[in-house]
Amino acid sequence: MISLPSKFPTQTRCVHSKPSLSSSGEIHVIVGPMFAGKTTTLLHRVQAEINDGRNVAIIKSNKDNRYGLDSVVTHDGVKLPCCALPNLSSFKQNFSQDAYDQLDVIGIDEAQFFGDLYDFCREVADHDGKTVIVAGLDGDYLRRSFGSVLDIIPLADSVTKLSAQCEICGKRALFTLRKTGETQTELIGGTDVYMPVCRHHYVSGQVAVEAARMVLQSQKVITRR
Ligand SMILES: Nc1ncnc2c1ncn2[C@@H]1O[C@H](COP(=O)(O)OP(=O)(O)O)[C@@H](O)[C@H]1O
Ligand SMILES: Cc1cn([C@H]2C[C@H](O)[C@@H](COP(=O)(O)O)O2)c(=O)[nH]c1=O
Repeated sequence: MISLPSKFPTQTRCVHSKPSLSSSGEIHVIVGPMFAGKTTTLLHRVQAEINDGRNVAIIKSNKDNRYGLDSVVTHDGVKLPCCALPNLSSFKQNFSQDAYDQLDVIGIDEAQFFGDLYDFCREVADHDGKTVIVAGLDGDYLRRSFGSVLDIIPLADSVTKLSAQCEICGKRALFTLRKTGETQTELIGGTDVYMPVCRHHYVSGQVAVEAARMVLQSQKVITRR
């Protein structure tokens, strides 16, 4: 059994040989709106790696504390242990060189919250020979590129774009509608704040949310007078 720090839950089923510079890494990217099954897909792929006897660590951003910090949890409640980090550059520091060398696969969830995603993925795949499986939002609630997720596509072996079901009409949903008037890019939440929508209902939903926001804002101005 490999001895890894308990702080970092890893699936250590067997000992692997030390990767050499010639061992080639891989990067697989899973994107889509909220509720599309990104975390579910990440956990399936990670579980398959574990079943193949590979040594896996899962990372998520410590910004997303919806289900606690010690597990990656899907919207259906399926979970696997993980480590929650403020940034990816702090990942290696928690391993001895030997323990790090034994790692085969690194799963990253909520990748949109990691500013150093590009450098980390390049380093661990190109130089350290690891397989990296990355899941995250490609777009924010305004459908703008979110964090560095799209930046790693040129580095990737595969890119999977998932869709959810539009909560209004049931069609394919590619976008995430924020139901509240808050305008900051990063806003942690689930069904209380967000819903997956198709193109048509994204456009009509945005108009409705924006109109509601304007009304609320004008009421605030009136009460302040
Ligand atoms: N509008 C919704 N509200 C709550 N759960 C949903 C909704 N739409 C889908 N789900 C559930 O969420 C699951 C996907 O969860 P998850 O893998 O965590 O998605 P993601 O990581 O893409 O947000 C689906 O299999 C479905 O059962
Ligand atoms: C669209 C959007 C989402 N977020 C946050 C909301 C959640 O905490 C995560 C996404 O989680 P999931 O696993 O993909 O369901 O991101 C945000 O901060 N800003 C946004 O615009």
